[in-house]
Amino acid sequence: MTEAVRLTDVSKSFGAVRAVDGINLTIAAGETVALLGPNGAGKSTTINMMLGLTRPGRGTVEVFGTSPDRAVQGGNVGAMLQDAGFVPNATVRDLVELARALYPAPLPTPQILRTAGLTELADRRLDKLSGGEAQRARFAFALAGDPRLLVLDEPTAAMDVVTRQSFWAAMRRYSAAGHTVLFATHYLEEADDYADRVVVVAQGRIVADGTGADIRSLTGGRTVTFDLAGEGTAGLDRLPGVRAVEVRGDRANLRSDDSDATVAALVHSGRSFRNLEVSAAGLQEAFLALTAESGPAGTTTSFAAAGGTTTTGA
Ligand SMILES: Nc1ncnc2c1ncn2[C@@H]1O[C@H](COP(=O)(O)OP(=O)(O)OP(=O)(O)O)[C@@H](O)[C@H]1O
Repeated sequence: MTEAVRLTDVSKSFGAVRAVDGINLTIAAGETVALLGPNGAGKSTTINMMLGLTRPGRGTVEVFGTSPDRAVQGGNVGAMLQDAGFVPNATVRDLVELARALYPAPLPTPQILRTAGLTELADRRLDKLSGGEAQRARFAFALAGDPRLLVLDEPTAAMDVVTRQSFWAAMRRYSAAGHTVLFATHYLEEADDYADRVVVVAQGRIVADGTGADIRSLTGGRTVTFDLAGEGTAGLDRLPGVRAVEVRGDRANLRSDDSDATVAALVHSGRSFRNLEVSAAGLQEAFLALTAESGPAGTTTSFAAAGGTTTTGA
């Protein structure tokens, strides 16, 4: 197995803030991995260390078996960072040509434009692009050198739903060619839909590592929701199977390990309720549960089927 990235016991602090706290992570060549976590989890800091933009305070970072600086200089890594600026007055094609000139073995311009979904926009000035189109132009810049590893830090921030879909279609075209892609996101659905593997980060640590389905299964259950119909919430947390109760307005939301037993007991309780629904717990619920209950230092949930190996240090 060729390794694209290996982080060994990596930590990074900014003053008193421990941005990254003992991360071990291996990404195999060809994987598409999502780094999923809330604001301030340490995703950008981790990415910046992989790109050689930030040095780890402790531990080692290797990219294709060498230092991040060497991997980047060798044209093996392309990056799309948050809020990268543009040259004024240049067109999309100018940007692509500029990027190609930086790399030893760039892709042909038409292929870059096609992969990023920019063929029709090649002669458009960069300052006339919509937010989503501008992100695709940044993507084109990142992939111009045909990097073996593409790193995308929250690539779809500020994109609407349609733009997001066309962006991910472009990313898929790139990863389908056997490239390694690592992207950071807050969007749980994106991680689930577009990554082979989801690495959940909270407070600088990896708290889970697996497929989107693995992460969802961690909640072990379903969500039972219903209108309280004017009744209180007393006793709901004692219904069989219930692990958590949340109330929004008049609607109760029960997270249950055994929704059949929960619903049967609810019916038998004699209390009023309306509009009962039972649904599979989504990644959103799994994510909240994982980050809220990230447990003692060093606890990581990992799955046998996950591509790499992951543990967190103490
Ligand atoms: N250069 C810096 N100086 C001081 N603190 C920093 C610096 N960079 C990051 N931090 C802090 O480190 C922590 C992790 O930040 P980081 O940007 O890595 O998180 P993130 O998961 O990428 O968040 P977001 O999703 O908001 O981009 C935060 O508490 C942040 O404030």
